[in-house]
Amino acid sequence: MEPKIYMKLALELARSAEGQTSPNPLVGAVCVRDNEIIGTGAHLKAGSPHAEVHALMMAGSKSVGADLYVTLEPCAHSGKTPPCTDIIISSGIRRVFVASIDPFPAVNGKGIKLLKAAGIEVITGILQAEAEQLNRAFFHFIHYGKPYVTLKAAATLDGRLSTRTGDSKWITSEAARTDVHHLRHIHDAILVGVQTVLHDNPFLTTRLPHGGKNPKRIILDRHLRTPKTANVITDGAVETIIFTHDSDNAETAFLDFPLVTVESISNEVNFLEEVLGRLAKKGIMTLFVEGGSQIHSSFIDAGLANELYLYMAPKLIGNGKLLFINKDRNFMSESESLNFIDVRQIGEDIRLHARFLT
Ligand SMILES: Nc1c(/N=C/[C@@H](O)[C@H](O)[C@H](O)COP(=O)(O)O)[nH]c(=O)[nH]c1=O
Repeated sequence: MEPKIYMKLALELARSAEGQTSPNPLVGAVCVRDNEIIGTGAHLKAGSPHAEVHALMMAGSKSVGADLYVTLEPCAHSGKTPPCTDIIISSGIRRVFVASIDPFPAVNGKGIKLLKAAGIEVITGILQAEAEQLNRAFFHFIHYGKPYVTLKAAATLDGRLSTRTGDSKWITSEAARTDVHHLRHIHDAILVGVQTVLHDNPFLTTRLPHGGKNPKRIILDRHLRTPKTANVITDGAVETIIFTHDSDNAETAFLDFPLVTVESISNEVNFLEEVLGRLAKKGIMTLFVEGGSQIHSSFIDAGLANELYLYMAPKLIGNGKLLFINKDRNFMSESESLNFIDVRQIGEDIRLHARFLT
């Protein structure tokens, strides 16, 4: 069969571990000999064996003279696991098909060079666009040293987040909200502004029928107004980090809550840039920004938003709180235009998924 078929399977295997591998990329591998699939594998968790190792272990001695399809260039460095290039070479693989090149400095073409030097034929670029789309967050994280930021908002058809009285529970239906919880599950961290904490007292946890990972909770709270009684403080479900300008009280404000840390950021620096830099240093590769509208606007304004999920309910509220309010200026520059990635109906609502052209 043609290489694309096997690479498509490798991409599906890679995608199956979404939300588990951070800060590593999603990688899938398929070993094929005489058109028979003799091994498959996916990288499941940072520090665990890479996809190629799983596939070659399954293939065993049949790997001699076989082909290996891998969605990302095999690693050439000893990270938490030995270099995949060594394992591939010693397994007697004849040809390696690669979808995307790894931008990670220690790899970036080195893996391919080593395989070729060992006499292995390497064919690159098979389903490259799909592979790069799958690991867009990883490539962004490596390239810019910042988390990949996805905004999520829910509104009525007339762009209202809530009614005049501020009631927003619930604008979208149960099916849409469950879809949101899947997005929480695959993100490393979730961020809201203190206004959302004060108004909705959210848990920001992942509550799916079959469980799911809780993203770390990030609260932007310049004047440290988060109440000690807030769910994100008291529920002990997952770590909560509060970023504030209030350096006087940062150290002591939540001493009684071991899962809560407060980090102060001086007024002078660009608050959001600094928050993203610190989150990257904590290994947070993907950030899910649930709002509210001022927070969304500040990310868009700063050109720091990479994607947007907008859930729209078939309702009209009339006067009420608007989406993306940006009192300072209009979003007119190029950086605020987007490309739709996917538009679909979910229950009674629609979900618009778009990428910012920053
Ligand atoms: N009002 C709505 C939302 N509202 C989103 C935020 O305002 C809520 O505070 C947050 O989702 C609550 O988080 P929780 O406590 O973990 O459930 N989000 C949605 O998708 N649809 C809505 O209709």
